[in-house]
Amino acid sequence: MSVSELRPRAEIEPTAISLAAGASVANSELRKQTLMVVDDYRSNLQAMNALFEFQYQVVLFDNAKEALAYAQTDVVDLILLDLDMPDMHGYDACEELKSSPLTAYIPVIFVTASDSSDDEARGLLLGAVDYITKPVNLTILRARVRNHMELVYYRKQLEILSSVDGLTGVANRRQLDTMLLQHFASTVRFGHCMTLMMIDIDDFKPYNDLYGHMQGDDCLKRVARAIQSVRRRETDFVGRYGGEEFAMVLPDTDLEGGLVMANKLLQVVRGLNIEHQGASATDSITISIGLTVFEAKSEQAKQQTVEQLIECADKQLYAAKHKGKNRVSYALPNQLLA
Ligand SMILES: Nc1nc2c(ncn2[C@@H]2O[C@H](COP(=O)(O)OP(=O)(O)OP(=O)(O)O)[C@@H](O)[C@H]2O)c(=O)[nH]1
Repeated sequence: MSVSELRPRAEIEPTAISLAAGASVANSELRKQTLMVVDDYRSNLQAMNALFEFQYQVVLFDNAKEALAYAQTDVVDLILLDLDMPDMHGYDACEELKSSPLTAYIPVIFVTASDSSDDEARGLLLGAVDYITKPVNLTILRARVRNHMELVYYRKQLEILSSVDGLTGVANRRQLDTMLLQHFASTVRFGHCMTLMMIDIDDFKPYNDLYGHMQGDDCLKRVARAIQSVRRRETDFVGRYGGEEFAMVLPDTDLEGGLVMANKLLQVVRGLNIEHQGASATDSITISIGLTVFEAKSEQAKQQTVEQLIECADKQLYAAKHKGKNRVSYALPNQLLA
């Protein structure tokens, strides 16, 4: 029996997050936090569901294997895990959770009939955040779940804050570097291609000089939003490379597709019609783009590095500036390396 037999997920309306009575949390997440309960006794699952269903999205499993599979594929914020289950011991389930990068960070609370301190020590050493013995004091259980859910919430907020550029709202340089490396590695692994664009606002120094830094900041925000709006796929990625320079990573995108996107970017930024009397190319804000495509089609191509890719896009950005700005210039990295 899995959760769907007890309480189909579809019945649960997503609402603003509510950690617990009294906890005040901004409506920045549009879903309830998800609590997974794993226990082979149906009556225990029903009791837990009744206790938590108003605060959390509760998913119930009467066996560890199904629960582990679910945790790999969907968002789970906290797990209440029984120790003695017929298909798998709770310790083994916890170990499996901790060994997968997708589930290692999910806090686990053991809820068990065993009050042995050795068992408790073992559970905590395996990485569980808490150990609660049955019969359960419901007030204590609810309080502990609330406390851990709060920690989960704040950890996630920190993750978001540490990966977003404060001014423009797009990914910051750190996150951009991470995503670029990840996409590069998966492009190499699967022998695909990817497009990288370095995007720079034209004549931004004179813009700041003419209109002031505050308006300069506002311009950066609007351009960042416009660049984001061109993203087509979930995997397309925009980050602030530094100053008035952005980068866009388009996985599984060849030169033809990359150029379509680049021209859209030029158009959409031009379409903002941000007046710029000091611009050299037009009388409004424009961007220049250096574009390169990495094709991991041969063993030789796979020897290339992210740094070479960035260098190639950067050189093309300079070329676009040199040719008069408000345009895209492109080259494949091996054309430069040859
Ligand atoms: N307002 C604002 N300006 C910034 C920010 N980061 C960088 N800049 C400014 O962006 C300007 C970049 O100037 P340059 O690198 O000389 O480039 P440019 O004037 O755009 O010239 P081209 O790139 O050749 O078109 C500098 O004046 C920076 O101070 C920021 O966060 N806010």
